[in-house]
Amino acid sequence: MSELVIDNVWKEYGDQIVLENVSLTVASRAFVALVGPSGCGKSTFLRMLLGQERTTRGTILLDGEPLPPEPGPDRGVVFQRYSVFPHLTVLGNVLLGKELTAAKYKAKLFGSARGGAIEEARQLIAEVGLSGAEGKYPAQLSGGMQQRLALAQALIMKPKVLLLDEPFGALDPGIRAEIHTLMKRLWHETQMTVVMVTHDMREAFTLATRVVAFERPRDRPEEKQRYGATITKDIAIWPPRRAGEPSHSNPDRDGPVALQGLHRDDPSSSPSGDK
Ligand SMILES: Nc1ncnc2c1ncn2[C@@H]1O[C@H](COP(=O)(O)OP(=O)(O)OP(=O)(O)O)[C@@H](O)[C@H]1O
Repeated sequence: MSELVIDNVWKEYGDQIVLENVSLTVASRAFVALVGPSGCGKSTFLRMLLGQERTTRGTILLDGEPLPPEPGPDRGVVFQRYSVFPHLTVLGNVLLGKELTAAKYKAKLFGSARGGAIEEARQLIAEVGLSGAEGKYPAQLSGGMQQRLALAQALIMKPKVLLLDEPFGALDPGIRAEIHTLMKRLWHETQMTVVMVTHDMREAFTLATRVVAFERPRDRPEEKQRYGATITKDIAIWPPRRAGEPSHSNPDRDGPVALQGLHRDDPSSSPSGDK
């Protein structure tokens, strides 16, 4: 399970109220797109889900427990840029999370544990379409390949929640459509809940089960410091999309999604609703 409950969350920086009274329940395995004008606090909200920022007021629960105050393996993240480490190869980037958690002080795995992790990393690299590039460095990859790598890097830790901050915003439209298809397949095949910030409404409606808009209800210059943004729209996509049930008869805009059998943590679990 991976349900998020955000209850009456506020975020202030000094005198500036960025977010006020944000409440949202995100069901396990939902895919929520966050949209809204520039500067309204979408990334700040995502950083609070990640544990990089604290709420000023209110609570965030993951599966009924308060979110750990720091980023952890239960939450993966992909940013528009700089998610991957330039001095590590593709394989090194995907292995890193495993190495850091398994061997905190040396950041290295040995023997069969290393062999197993390498095998898992190679499989994931293949899943995101980067087979053959294991020994390359990020600078030798295109933008689309780097974002595929960033997804693999986040997914190897099997996060409960995947947080995406405009991950495809810098890609050309053709590459973006390809990576949308990949993203949908990964969402269908894993157990994770996804929360994605995007400026692109088409992307939001192509990928998400639900589109949530943040806005400042009052936006006069003299009010900017005193009132924050909050959720003003919450749209469930129709017909409903459900994790694990790609639609073949009515494929989503970027193309049909074929399941390829990525790691399923909990084969016994049945797909849940979207909201
Ligand atoms: N660490 C910080 N200290 C002070 N103010 C901050 C900090 N981080 C963000 N802010 C302010 O919070 C507000 C919201 O910023 P945020 O980046 O979350 O908005 P956004 O909706 O993601 O914008 P964009 O769509 O342009 O990326 C902005 O006014 C920003 O200046």
